[in-house]
Amino acid sequence: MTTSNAATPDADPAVLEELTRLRDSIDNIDAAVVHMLAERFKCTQQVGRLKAEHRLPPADPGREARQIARLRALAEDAKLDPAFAEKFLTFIIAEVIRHHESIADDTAGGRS
Ligand SMILES: O=C(O)C(=O)C[C@]1(C(=O)O)C=C[C@@H](O)C=C1
Repeated sequence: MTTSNAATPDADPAVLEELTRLRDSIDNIDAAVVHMLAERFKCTQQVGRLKAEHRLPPADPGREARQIARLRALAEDAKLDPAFAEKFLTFIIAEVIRHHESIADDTAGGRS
């Protein structure tokens, strides 16, 4: 699929071509991010079930601290704002913990 330039009809055609090329790359990257996040959530759902079955707490703050330190270092190497990388990971982990809690509730409900 090629991105349209409906909002910029009067721009130089060469500029529009460059904009389209960049937007096509952005669309590919966004698709990759969605697929990678879907794979990550498949893993964390398994972790959530394992934790619930063995009555382990949904959150592990020590693990999170290590992940954040690692991601911040990777971001710096990649010239990405480390504060943004931390915010992004924290946002994802908060959602994972919500899923873990819900799995734990469902699992506890099924126990005699
Ligand atoms: O590694 C775990 O224990 C997880 O539950 C996964 C995960 C994560 O999404 O990376 C989520 C919650 C924990 O606090 C730490 C990490």
